[in-house]
Amino acid sequence: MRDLPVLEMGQQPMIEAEGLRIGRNGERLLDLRYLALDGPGPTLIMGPNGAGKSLLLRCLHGLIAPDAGQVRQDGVPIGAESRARQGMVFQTPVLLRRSVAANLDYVLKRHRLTRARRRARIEALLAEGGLAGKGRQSARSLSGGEGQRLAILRALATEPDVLFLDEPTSALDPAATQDIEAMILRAARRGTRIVMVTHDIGQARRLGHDIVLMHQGRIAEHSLAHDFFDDPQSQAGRRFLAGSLVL
Ligand SMILES: Nc1ncnc2c1ncn2[C@@H]1O[C@H](COP(=O)(O)OP(=O)(O)OP(=O)(O)O)[C@@H](O)[C@H]1O
Repeated sequence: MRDLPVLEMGQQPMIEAEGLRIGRNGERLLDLRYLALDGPGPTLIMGPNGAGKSLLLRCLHGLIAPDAGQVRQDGVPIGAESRARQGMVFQTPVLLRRSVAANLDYVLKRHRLTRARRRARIEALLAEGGLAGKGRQSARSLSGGEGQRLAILRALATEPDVLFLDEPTSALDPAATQDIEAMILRAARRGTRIVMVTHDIGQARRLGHDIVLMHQGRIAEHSLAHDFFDDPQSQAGRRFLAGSLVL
């Protein structure tokens, strides 16, 4: 059986989307029967421009309300509570006009950590992201790679259950990309479920446990990464890997 996930009877997928539909002016932008994200991840979402990858990610995180359908986390429809247990990182880091440390402190304060715990956590996070010694620097003065590392640290600061990333390395060079990929894998090993959009097939091979291939607002294929890359089951998958899939 190649379709994912393979669940035991009664087992609850961590994230489940059912019947998601979004349309604009008669055009179908997203039309998804069912998607269950479970297992170790990371899940990599791929597909041509305009396939609906970002829309799907935003729906899963609850940033966009679909016209129809539902997203559940641990069996419960998503809302403010589940969103607090999720993080999201965009292609361009959205940083506050404050110091690097203050960007992290902002989220930790919202989670009501004491001052001493916040300070210790910030130091640990800065070390984790290779930003030790840069806490007092203005976040806006960071390089693109450093800024994205800070955005990821901020999303991970409260150890979310799930981290959504929308093309987090598409504006970065190979060295900066490598640093970000290492951070993502470390977060995955610590137990954060990673769901990430990428256009980079090499990156999907390096990071992906499973691949969701989107085409024209639909899921064309959801397979284990090694199955997808070795022997895609869908025509869209074969055309995507051959570089000939367009919207
Ligand atoms: N707010 C919106 N209003 C109307 N149409 C939208 C909106 N957001 C996205 N779309 C349309 O939905 C479709 C899917 O967009 P989406 O950004 O999800 O694609 P994508 O697969 O992430 O593409 P890319 O790889 O280019 O980022 C596109 O045709 C886009 O123009």
